[in-house]
Amino acid sequence: MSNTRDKKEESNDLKNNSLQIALPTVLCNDESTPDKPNVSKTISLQSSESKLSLPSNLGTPTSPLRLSSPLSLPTSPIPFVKTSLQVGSNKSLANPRLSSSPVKPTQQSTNMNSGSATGNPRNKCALQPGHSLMDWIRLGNSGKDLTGVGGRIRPVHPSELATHNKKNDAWLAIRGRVYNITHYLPYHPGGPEELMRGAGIDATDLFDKVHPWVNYDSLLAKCLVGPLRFDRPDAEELISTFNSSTKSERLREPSKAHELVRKSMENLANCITPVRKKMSNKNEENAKGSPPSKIMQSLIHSSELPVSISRKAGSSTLRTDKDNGNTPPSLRFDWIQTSTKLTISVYTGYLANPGGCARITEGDLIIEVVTNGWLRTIKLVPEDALQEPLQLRVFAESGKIEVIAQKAELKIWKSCGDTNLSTASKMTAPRTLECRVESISSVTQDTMLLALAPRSGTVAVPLGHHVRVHKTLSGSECIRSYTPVGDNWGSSSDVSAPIRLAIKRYESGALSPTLTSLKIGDPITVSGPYGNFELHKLKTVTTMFLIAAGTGITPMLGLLKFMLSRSNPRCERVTLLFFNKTEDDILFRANFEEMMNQDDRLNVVHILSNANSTWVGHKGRISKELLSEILGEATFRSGDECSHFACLCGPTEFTHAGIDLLKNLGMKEMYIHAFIG
Ligand code: HEM
Repeated sequence: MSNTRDKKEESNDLKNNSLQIALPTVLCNDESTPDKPNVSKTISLQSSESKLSLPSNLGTPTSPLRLSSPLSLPTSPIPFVKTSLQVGSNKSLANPRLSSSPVKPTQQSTNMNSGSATGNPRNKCALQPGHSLMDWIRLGNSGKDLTGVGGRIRPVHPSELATHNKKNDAWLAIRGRVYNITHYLPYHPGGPEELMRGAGIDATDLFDKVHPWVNYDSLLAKCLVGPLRFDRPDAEELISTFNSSTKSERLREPSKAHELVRKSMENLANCITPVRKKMSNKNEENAKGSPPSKIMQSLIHSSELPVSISRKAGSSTLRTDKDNGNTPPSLRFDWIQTSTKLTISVYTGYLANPGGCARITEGDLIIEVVTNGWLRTIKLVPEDALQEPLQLRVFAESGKIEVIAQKAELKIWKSCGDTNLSTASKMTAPRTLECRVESISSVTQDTMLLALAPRSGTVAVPLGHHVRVHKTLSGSECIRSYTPVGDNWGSSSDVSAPIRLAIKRYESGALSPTLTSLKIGDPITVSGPYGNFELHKLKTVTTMFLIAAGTGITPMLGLLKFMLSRSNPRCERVTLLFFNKTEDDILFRANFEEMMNQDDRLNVVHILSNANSTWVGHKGRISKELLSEILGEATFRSGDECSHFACLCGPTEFTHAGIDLLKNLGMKEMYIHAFIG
């Protein structure tokens, strides 16, 4: 593929200079092996209303679900929960608050006699009239603020969580997310008293012991306050809130703090990997199953609430330490459904930085996943018809890809259908995708945001990678590289198109005048992904320096969001140094300001080379003085280099100068990534 970069365009001092590297063309014969079907086991849970039959192992999609009764409810069968659910005899529930959770002794003893899950975990409570599940859904859709904090998502310290432990002000945390449960209390089928046992604490284990299958995240979606912030100082603080021992005493018992941090990390990890539930296979006499309770039936028929199906559907070979990238990394997938949607989750591994695309071809759902140059295809022949639009979401930290497809008919399927996971092969050439312009908006006076949607299906580019735009002009193909900016950058955050490119118009450029003159609906060809950015290099990074010039900002946007949202390790600081000529050239300035207001870990510093007299910020070009003043010379000499990382993108001379300066300041080359073109 020839790159006909316009020289004049090249010479402009501020542009996107991402390195363009075609992926190597190595073929691999590795055969991925979906898991063998497992034998289905069933347990029965007694409730005051009905028996609910839960097959504990559902086989794979290639061996469709065998339900003992058409009405029995398939649920999450994957072994996970540390203690299995044993009706009426779970000794671990004898202590209503788990030992790892901080408790007030007085509360503890009161709760032990509450006639709760302690004695009979299936002890359901009569709800007051007007407090059915449907009423709760209605309340959620009423527009009422159920978060109690204005609906703005924000991190919550465990110490703050602990203060919300009263009936008129109750929060709880499950898998790293904090919910305001105050309004849900009268709607809780297990009764408000039971639910209050989780108030003010990380209630993950408690919740999982009673009813791991309950879709709390859907039920409490409108009550989300924010992520649970759990770092070591907080753990100390929390312990001192609940533990009367002095600090020196606690220091003699380091295991408590460690245990608390470890538990929280575990819960956070569960948040980004599928929740696997182990069901006991006791009570096998109920193997024939019985209809689900009314509550569960309404959950099934409510189109927005997922039915609890999360199961291992297939997996491929595991990578060993010796692999050096020459064998494909592991991949597995599972699925979950509501009556209107089917979601396939593909797990590529922590920081695997996947990209991919999904489409429906001749009724089959085709998902292509790319990790580190390896391509795998999952083909799903669905049990019933699926239709577009498809949604594809990538969770960069966990390496999970979620493909959401619409069901043609509103119903619950017994299985997702037959799936086939292809052999992994090295990508021999980037993919070409026919797109059309879905929306156009302006970012600055000369930069447009072009949202491109594939003609069919949907696509996701790995973080820090870019695409090329191809256009035939006067009989010859013209190609330019752009890094997609991702969601919520620029003013038109309502755009659903997956590829969003910030394109700066250079009047004398070969392609940019054409691209910035495109109209909605115009066709455009895109290829990719390209790039050599390795996300796993950020494994231990907690401090990030992003140094960009002009449109060189585009690869930084995704990294910035990734750093601020990652949970393990939690990011401490992101400093973005953004070089431009004039104030008018600053891209996404309003977005940066808004983000800085919301998150004090982010510092964006603008430096102008051609500032007007009213500019009070930094002026000049990249220099040692400027970098050491803003980044702090001592930063790189602290001895924990592997927690620091720098990325640079801009004109070639700018980037090279930046690398030299960072090295001069003591930063090691291995902790610097340059997007060089
Ligand atoms: C963490 C503290 C919690 C405790 C101790 C607790 C306890 C209980 C108990 C004892 C039951 C009755 C047993 C049964 O028949 O299922 C129950 C049912 C239920 N709870 Fe909770 N619960 C807690 C949190 C939650 C949360 C956060 C939600 C979701 C928002 C929730 C939703 C439900 C639902 C939907 C049922 C009915 C389940 C079914 O029909 O099988 N609970 N809970």
